[in-house]
Amino acid sequence: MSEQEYRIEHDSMGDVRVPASAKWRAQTQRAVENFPVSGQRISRAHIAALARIKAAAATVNAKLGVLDGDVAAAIAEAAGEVARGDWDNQFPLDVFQTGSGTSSNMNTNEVLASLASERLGRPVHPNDHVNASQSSNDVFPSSIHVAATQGIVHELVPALDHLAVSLERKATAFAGVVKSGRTHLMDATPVTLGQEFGGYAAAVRLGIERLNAALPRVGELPLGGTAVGTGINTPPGFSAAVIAELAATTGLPLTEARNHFEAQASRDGLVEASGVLRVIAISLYKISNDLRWASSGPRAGLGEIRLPDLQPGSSIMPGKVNPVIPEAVCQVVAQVVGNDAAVAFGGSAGNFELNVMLPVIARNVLESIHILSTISRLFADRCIDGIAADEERCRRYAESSPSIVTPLNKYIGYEEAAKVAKQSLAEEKTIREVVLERGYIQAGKLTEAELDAALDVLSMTHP
Ligand SMILES: O=C(O)C[C@H](O)C(=O)O
Repeated sequence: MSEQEYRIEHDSMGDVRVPASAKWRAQTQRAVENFPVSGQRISRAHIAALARIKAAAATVNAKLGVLDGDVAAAIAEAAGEVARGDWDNQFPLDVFQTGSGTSSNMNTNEVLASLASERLGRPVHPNDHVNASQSSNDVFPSSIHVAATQGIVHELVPALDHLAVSLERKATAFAGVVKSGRTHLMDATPVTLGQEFGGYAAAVRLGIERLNAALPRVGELPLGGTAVGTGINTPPGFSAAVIAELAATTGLPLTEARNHFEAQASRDGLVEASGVLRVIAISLYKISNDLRWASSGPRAGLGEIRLPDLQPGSSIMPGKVNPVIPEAVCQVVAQVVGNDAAVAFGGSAGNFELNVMLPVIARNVLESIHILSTISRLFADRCIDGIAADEERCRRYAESSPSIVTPLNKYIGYEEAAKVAKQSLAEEKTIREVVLERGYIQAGKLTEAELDAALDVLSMTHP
């Protein structure tokens, strides 16, 4: 950096050269130089959550006599701008940094101090003012919980609901489309396509139920515990007041930790949430894979359904169209499962009073929430909504499944029914043809009307 391009900033370790135009100061600059690891910055949602915490802390610090009102107001206003995204370019730090997130906490403190100083026309200190009554150890984990709660409530649950509605519409539309069930990938007794889509919708709704069940613990914040959970350097009542302020300003279901030592040292609520995200991902994988198989073909596959044509599939095979959205869903699932493994590993890094893998936990939980949200909407809008059934083929498969012999067990017994099934396959005849040929009606085992009723594939789906 030339002399015109930098200014000298100072921290407790000495002087640091900082880019002249940067709002950040010495500690952020040290971290920029110490952690050029991945090029991935902490996410927009996470920066916003940090800023909202700083705004709430400033407001409560003023109420409790820790900060002058004008200083607190300047910090809170600056934090509002950061939360809106006006200063994202002032958050240059890599995800892979100090395990407590101290570097990003200080980045937030320094940027807000600079912005608040400019507003006030007098110095605002990053530690003494912006970080007053706080430590990275309560602020940074709280910011992950706030961002995760925000993402679950405002992004993921609505997106999953959107997907469930889309699947439910198809469940209704396909209620009368009878097809062969498959177990072990082999022909089984009939189901309707509507029953299958109803099952998919229910899996997505159960995912929402699981998220809502985990939310109270995701929304439990260690804020106010400061360095080790005791709340050292806070005025009385700070924790409850700052969390109430944050809940009011964000409109999110945030509560004070029931036990500040648990909440300070463990990130179990986030490990739990990540596990739920993995369950949701696995549900989406099952649905996507079923759709890929059911739409396989168009000539040499199952071809029971058609997915909307979105783009040419092949650079070499003209006219080929591929199930690109389900493939994208499956890759999101792979990422979420991988993220969950990283979160679980990170969650195990709680040593005594602090977990020291917080930024990587944040990165993975927040990414999983985001990519599950976006893919759920794309899945609904660009795939599920446009699915059409090949009713004729579905019925043909259902009627040709040897397993439709199953309702005849009660008339001719399992062993005779197995012979019918095997003969029908070996001689490429229908079950009905074989039953007639083997003389069960003449032997008085069942009437022709009973045979017709027993072999009605649609009624087999609603026994
Ligand atoms: O940054 C802080 O507030 C505390 C730090 O994480 C530490 O415990 O050393």
